[in-house]
Amino acid sequence: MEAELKLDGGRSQADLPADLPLAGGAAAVDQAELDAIGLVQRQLVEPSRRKVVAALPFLPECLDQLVDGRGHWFPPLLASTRPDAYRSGGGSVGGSVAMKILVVQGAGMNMRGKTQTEIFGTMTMEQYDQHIRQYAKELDIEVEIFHSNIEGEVINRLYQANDQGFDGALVNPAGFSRGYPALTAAISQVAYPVIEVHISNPVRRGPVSDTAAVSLGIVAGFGVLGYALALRGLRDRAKGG
Ligand SMILES: O=C1C[C@@](O)(C(=O)O)C[C@@H](O)[C@@H]1O
Repeated sequence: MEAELKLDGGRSQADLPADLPLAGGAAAVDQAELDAIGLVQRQLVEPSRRKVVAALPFLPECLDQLVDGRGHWFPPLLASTRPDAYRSGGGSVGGSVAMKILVVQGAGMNMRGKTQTEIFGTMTMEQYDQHIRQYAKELDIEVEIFHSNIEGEVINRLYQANDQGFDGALVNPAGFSRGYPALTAAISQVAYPVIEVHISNPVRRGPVSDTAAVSLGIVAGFGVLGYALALRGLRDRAKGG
């Protein structure tokens, strides 16, 4: 076999070169040589089949994390909804600087999980924030989470983030959704993109959000996952995706 395999002493697994034939293709494989180092005959890899993934012990660990016990495939973002699937990683990748995103929890978010649980569920703001930090870690995004029930404090934080060069913001305006023109103006004036996030879908209850009208986009009705979707959207948009 032409490819040079370097064995990782710790786990005795091969550090495979990028061009090793792992799936598909017609390249010849010396099975005896593969067997000698614990590899199996290459075969087509279909990600939804755990059997096949399990037969490829040299695949990166992260791939294994994306498939659950019943063989269901979890894309990385959705895997984050399962606490046991959180990656411990985070930080910058390949020396690139992580995006900096401000997350604003508006007026009354401190009451979530304590009242109106029939609409919003039992998750508290602190629990939302834990999820948001975890989502950000998975997406290699630096987040700062800010909560205030005072409009002026939120406005100041948004303008400050502008001057600090933040790359975007997620704003759950909550009680600030309507009737706060100075906050609405601030959102319309900052240089970074703002995505409005709601746990529930407020439109179902009738009210319309002033702040949504000046935001780049809205994510509503997906529960806490909405923050992950919005973070992912900002990240991919910044990458030109
Ligand atoms: O507090 C909230 C939470 C909310 O913003 C949401 O996330 O669904 C919806 C608002 O109408 C409400 O005031």
